[in-house]
Amino acid sequence: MKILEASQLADLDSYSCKEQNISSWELMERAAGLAYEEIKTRLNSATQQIKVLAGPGNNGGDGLAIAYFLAQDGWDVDVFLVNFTSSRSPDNQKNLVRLKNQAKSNIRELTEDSELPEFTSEDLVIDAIFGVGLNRSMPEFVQKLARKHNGSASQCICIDVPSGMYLDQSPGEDEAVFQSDLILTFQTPKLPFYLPDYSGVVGEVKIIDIGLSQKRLSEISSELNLVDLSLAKKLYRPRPRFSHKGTYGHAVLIGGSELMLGSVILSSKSCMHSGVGKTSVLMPSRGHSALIQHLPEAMLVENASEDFISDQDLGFNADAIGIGIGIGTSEAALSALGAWLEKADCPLVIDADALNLIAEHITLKDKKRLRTLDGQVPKKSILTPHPGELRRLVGSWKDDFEKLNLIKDFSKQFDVIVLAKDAYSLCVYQDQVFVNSTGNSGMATAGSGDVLTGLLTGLLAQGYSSLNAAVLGMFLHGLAGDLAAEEMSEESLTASDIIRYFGDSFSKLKA
Ligand SMILES: NC(=O)C1=CN([C@@H]2O[C@H](COP(=O)(O)OP(=O)(O)OC[C@H]3O[C@@H](n4cnc5c(N)ncnc54)[C@H](O)[C@@H]3O)[C@@H](O)[C@H]2O)[C@@H](O)CC1
Ligand SMILES: [K+]
Repeated sequence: MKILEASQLADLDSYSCKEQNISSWELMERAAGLAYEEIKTRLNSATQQIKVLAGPGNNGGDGLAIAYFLAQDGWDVDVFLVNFTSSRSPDNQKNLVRLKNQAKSNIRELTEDSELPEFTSEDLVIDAIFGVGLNRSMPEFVQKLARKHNGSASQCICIDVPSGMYLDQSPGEDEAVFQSDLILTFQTPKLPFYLPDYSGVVGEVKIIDIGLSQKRLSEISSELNLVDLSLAKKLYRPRPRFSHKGTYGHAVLIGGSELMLGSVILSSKSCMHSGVGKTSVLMPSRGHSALIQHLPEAMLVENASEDFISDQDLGFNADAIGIGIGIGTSEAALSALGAWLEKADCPLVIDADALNLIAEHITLKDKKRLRTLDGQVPKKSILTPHPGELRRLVGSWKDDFEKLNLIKDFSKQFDVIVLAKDAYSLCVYQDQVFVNSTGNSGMATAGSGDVLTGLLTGLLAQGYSSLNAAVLGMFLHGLAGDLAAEEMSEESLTASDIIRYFGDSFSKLKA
């Protein structure tokens, strides 16, 4: 699903009106009507107090229409006109006149001199002050209103976006944003919903299809996408009936060190469950018997060292290699990693300590092998850093938007795919950004990343392009975690459980 910027949304909006031969007011009426239908299902008792906060723009216009529908259906509505300017958008004005003529709700004006309303636990607040048009700090009294609301126990439904949210920047340290219980957003998801900087204000998100032009939507180029089931289905490649294990590639997992052997076993197991033809494992030899016990389907590559990975020749051509899980940061691991980066002639999935070693040696001019990623890591490899590893790789950022730019620059500089793991993971290749919609906090558990690495390596070996493997793998991994959590709760979820739900995840792609 495309994620659009404010200017693209405005374009889509006006194109749709022309295409459907409707006025902007009629579109607003449709959007507000659909939002009202959703709000109605959430109203819990006749005693609920509804407070609509309406700005003077089109977001406020939505709010005034919703207030009208509520009052029409007999709900008790207080409307607060948040008048930080004396002008009003024409559609807002039209809805205000209709609301006044209806004479069923209490309408009050709020300006910077007004006393601000109280909010109680009985209140349902409908926030329609600013939508996607916010382009500078909200006026001080509106921020005070937001802080007062956020400090109360009232419920809040935000229309389109929480007022105070920017589509293209994080809020300043002192800037207030309305905290939402529910966001009813129109037509397309908005990027900040998925970024940690806004995590404190984003509640449940419901995307309302308001019937904007699909033709125009498909024409608008967007480098930002939310990865949902329909996008994942497009990436998925069904297996041909006439095929054999050679059809699905040979994956190799390279990982483990003296005290970290379980991680590579987990990763190999995940790889084996990804649909791959064969999985070979290069790991410290002290772990060999454990691997065969846990995963008899895997094949072992001889390894000279008991405790560390080596650069032992495979004796066959690998279709994809996953490297880094549990290797530690010893000299032995560093030297083996350097050798693998140099000799691998297939794309790699690079994770965990391999990322730390790379980050450390990007700048160390005296080390020859890992001096720079450029020309060392095979192009189109997938790097899967968690936030700490990411910081070591790309440097510090002041907010999520700067982080995204740093990742894009890094991806362009080294021609690699960066899968930045987070609550909503971001998969970035050059200027293309894929935001994951699956996953839950139960997956913040040891081994979850190892499972992802195994899955990505398996998909790569099957011939998915690096970007498609990364995007599809990210989605499937989160989906498996969601399905597992549904059955067993987020709390008790372990990384092994995620693998057990791969089957159900793949089935969703085929449904
Ligand atoms: N895009 C769509 O498809 C639709 C959009 N609609 C609504 O229209 C909204 C966008 O409306 P608008 O473009 O009128 O924008 P807003 O209603 O978000 O803001 C109103 C205006 O305030 C001004 N402004 C921005 N920041 C300010 C600040 N800090 N202090 C003072 N003034 C400031 C801007 O000129 C802005 O246009 C959407 O969020 C949505 O709620 C819906 O009515 C119908 C369909
Ligand atoms: K709003």
